Amino acid sequence: MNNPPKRDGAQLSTMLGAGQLAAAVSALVIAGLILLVYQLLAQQQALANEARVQAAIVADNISASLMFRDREAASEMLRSFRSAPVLQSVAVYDADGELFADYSTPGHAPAARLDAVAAPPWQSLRVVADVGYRGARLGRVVLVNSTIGIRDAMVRYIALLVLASLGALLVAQLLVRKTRARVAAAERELEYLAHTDPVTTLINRRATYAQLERVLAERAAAGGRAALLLIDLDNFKAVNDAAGHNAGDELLRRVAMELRAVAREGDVVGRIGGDEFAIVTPVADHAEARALAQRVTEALRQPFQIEGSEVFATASVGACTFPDDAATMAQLVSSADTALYHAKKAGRNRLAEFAPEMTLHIQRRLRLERELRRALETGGLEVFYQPQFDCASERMVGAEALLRWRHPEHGFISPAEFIPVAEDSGLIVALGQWVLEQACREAAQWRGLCGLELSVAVNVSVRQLREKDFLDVVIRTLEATGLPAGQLELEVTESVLMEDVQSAVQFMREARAIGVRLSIDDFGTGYSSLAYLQSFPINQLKIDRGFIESLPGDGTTIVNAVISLARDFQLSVVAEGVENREQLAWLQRAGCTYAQGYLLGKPMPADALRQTMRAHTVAAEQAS
Ligand SMILES: Nc1nc2c(ncn2[C@@H]2O[C@H](COP(=O)(O)O[C@H]3[C@@H](O)[C@H](n4cnc5c(=O)[nH]c(N)nc54)O[C@@H]3COP(=O)(O)O)[C@@H](O)[C@H]2O)c(=O)[nH]1
Repeated sequence: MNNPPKRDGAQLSTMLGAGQLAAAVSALVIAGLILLVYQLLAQQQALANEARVQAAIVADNISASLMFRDREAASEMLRSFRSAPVLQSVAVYDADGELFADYSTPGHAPAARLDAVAAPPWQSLRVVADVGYRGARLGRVVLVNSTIGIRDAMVRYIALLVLASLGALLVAQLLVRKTRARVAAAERELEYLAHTDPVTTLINRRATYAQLERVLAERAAAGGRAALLLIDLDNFKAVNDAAGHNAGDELLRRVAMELRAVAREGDVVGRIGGDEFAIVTPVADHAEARALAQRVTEALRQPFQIEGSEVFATASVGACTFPDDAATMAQLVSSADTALYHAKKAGRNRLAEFAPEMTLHIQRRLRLERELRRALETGGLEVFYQPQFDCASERMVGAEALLRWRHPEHGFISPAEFIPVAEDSGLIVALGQWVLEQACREAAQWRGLCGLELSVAVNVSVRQLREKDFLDVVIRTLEATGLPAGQLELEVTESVLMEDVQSAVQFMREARAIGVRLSIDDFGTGYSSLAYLQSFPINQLKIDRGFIESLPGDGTTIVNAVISLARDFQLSVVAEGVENREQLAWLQRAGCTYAQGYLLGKPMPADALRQTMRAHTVAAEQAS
């Protein structure tokens, strides 16, 4: 069933071959007829010319005999034509129209009378010439030539033409057969390519959906069920980016082999997108569909050996069953897609079975996206700022810009809820740009307010990093707002960095080159690979608040390790989520560089932060 469905391509090539043959025969017949007519006319013309010359010779040589009525000499002269090959008869008449002398080749009748009707052209050719002397007509010569030579020549010519045509047709037929074979082979190739994914040799998206339609029709007719599994690789992009396209292709081939091995004989297995696969299979119930989906996730959890390295592809699988989860093919695909989306959102490397509530969830996300877009356009968003402090001196050093959305009906909506929606829809690019501009404009005024060069930290999403012109956006924003590059800090989460290492590193190098500071957010929660710290041109690590929460208890080992690692790499460290004095005291003792949290200041509107800054400056001045 995985073989692409065959269509009889021979039909087209047969028609093409027959058409070519008919065209060749017609062309030969027409060309033959034209040549024949031309040849006939040419032969007749030549014979007529020859007869006219002969008649003129007779007329010139017979005039004296006619004048002196010397019949003997005239007959003698006419007999000299006995060796003329096509002559039938020649006769000379005097001025009164009386026969004066004649000659006929054996077997032919005497010369025709002067006034005789000419025979049809395929029998003989008759010419009449005047015999004259000094302008007076002495008589006439009638000469009849046989056309049998033309007939013979034409028969030979036709035979030659037929032979040549048959030869040409034979060659044409051979060529047509060869062409037909080539066309049929090309059609088969096209057919194969139209239905097959060239990398994995599985059927492609179009063929998979065609097979899905067929399976659903069969199951509907039989009153049975069918399962559709959509399988999306979790780490394909990372493998492609890190190990190159050949390794990526190899991974796809290995995954395809695994899926073929897991699926049963007759199941449809196709590659429907870059790293998306589908399996369609008849099932008795949900349990059977679930069991197959579990086998798929299990199989893809195993590492693959690719180009000498171990690669973990892992997959998210969305499963649904026909007709229980959807009555039509389009609905079934949409349900499986919804389930897949949930599998991914739930943390990937897992299976999600479709449930009707999932659709409601997606509808809410879509509504949220629409409303968020409107909020951005109509000024419904605001940037809050959470102050950051130097741990040792407890002086304010800057603030983190945090987006806020007060929904007209639902009130405050957490960025933790709407930022992922904005990321999924791509709206994060416009949102992020807006936040960057607001934050830079605001921070550019802080020096005038408190005389300090406070920096502003802005969160950056992976979608922004992937934008080709993101660095230009940053440069333009700094220029437009007048904020020095050294006072802007871009925060990129650890997991985001690992999603697209190449774009991230390239952007970071360029951003560092213009003086912008870079910080890794939520450090310790992502890839947990410390090796890449060397390759990322960063300035700072921000310890996730989950670790700070458990200070001075369980978190101490990890926070100590991060602080000492940062020291080795000459990076500063920000502890986020500092909520009590005990945590701050511990961080101060451990040598943490900066602290941020509810203890020191909650995220607040720009006005409130300015007041805090002023108060802070006054307090610092009084203390010194
Ligand atoms: N790409 C962008 N992401 C953004 C932007 N604005 C916010 N975000 C991200 O949304 C997530 C949630 O943010 P938020 O609800 O604002 O939470 C931040 C702080 O309010 C919270 N915080 C700070 N101190 C404390 C504390 O002491 N206790 C406590 N319970 N929470 C605290 O932590 C969040 C700080 O986030 P971050 O430093 O970025 O990790 C969050 O992931 C934001 O990044 C945006 O404009 N763009």
